[in-house]
Amino acid sequence: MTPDFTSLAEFRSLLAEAPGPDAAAQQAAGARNAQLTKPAGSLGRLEDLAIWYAGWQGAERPALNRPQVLIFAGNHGVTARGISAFPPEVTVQMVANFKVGGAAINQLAAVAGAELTVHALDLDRPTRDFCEAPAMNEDELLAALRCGWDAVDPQADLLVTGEMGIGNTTSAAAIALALFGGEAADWVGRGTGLDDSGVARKAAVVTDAVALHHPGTGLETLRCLGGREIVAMAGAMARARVLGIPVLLDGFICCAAAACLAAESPTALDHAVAGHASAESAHPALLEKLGKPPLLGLGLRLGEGSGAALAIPLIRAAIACLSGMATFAEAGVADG
Ligand SMILES: O=C(O)c1ccc[n+]([C@@H]2O[C@H](COP(=O)([O-])O)[C@@H](O)[C@H]2O)c1
Ligand SMILES: Cc1cc2nc[nH]c2cc1C
Repeated sequence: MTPDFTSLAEFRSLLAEAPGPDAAAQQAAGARNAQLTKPAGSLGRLEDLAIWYAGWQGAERPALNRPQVLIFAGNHGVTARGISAFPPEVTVQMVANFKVGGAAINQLAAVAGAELTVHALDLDRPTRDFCEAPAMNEDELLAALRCGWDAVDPQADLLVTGEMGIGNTTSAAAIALALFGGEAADWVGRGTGLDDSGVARKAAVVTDAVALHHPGTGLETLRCLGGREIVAMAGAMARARVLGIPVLLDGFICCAAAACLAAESPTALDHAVAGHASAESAHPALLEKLGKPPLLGLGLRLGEGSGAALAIPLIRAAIACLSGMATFAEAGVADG
């Protein structure tokens, strides 16, 4: 079991003191990879992925048996400002859909052989409109961090955190602007499908929000500008970091949550790889800031953990090659 936290200070120190990957296992996996029956480097990024995974699992020949997908849902007071193409009721309606297996992520998690659970956070109590006040108080921030933290299965061997929250691309854009600067327009996109005038309104909202708050830390950024589902994703990714469970990052909102952890500790995302680049216009720039090149680029802009879930089979394939291929010596193949 990982130790619990009851304060933001404890959360911060757990994150800062989280152990890194097993260097010996990573080195052994690298050495094994160099002897496998293929020209050196010919499996491209699959080789790096398998070696990265071997380090976190602590095994020269790792296995992926128990991927977990977590979906967090939250509602946002800022939706009153007309920043989404869909009404906020869709959040609770989609939670019902997730629970009966009718959403895209239900199909994608099943294809990937992943366990999926859905966690709705106080949907009848949206966060405050962050153009007027911080989205959450400290107790609310802690509660949402705990929800994410507690949702992680300590036996999982790969984690995807997904989200559902009408209005949350506005929150994610405000987080990105607060953390990385630039103009609101650099971070604002169409979300669920805003037209040009909607995007301009959304940019003005993001500008106002960031002018009101001066967060200074990753956790304070989450409190002022986040949503509960974004905070819960951060809590789950932090728990995975402490437990040494590798993470696949999803789209723009997931990466905004991850960016807040990176702002707290420079090693907070060492266990994370970007599953995909979303079609939300600022996602590639956010991935660049995180230093995380995406595995897939399929034009998805759904959220729900969908792009990351699609990358689970890629990780499986990388691991299968490292752990299952014969070496030149074993196969009696002449090396170069
Ligand atoms: O993951 C992404 O990059 C992504 C991009 C655009 C939209 N979404 C999803 O759409 C919702 C947010 O869009 P919006 O327009 O209501 O801010 C939320 O439920 C997200 O899961 C997700
Ligand atoms: C229908 C719908 C499904 C979603 N899944 C994630 N975000 C979403 C937004 C909408 C509008």
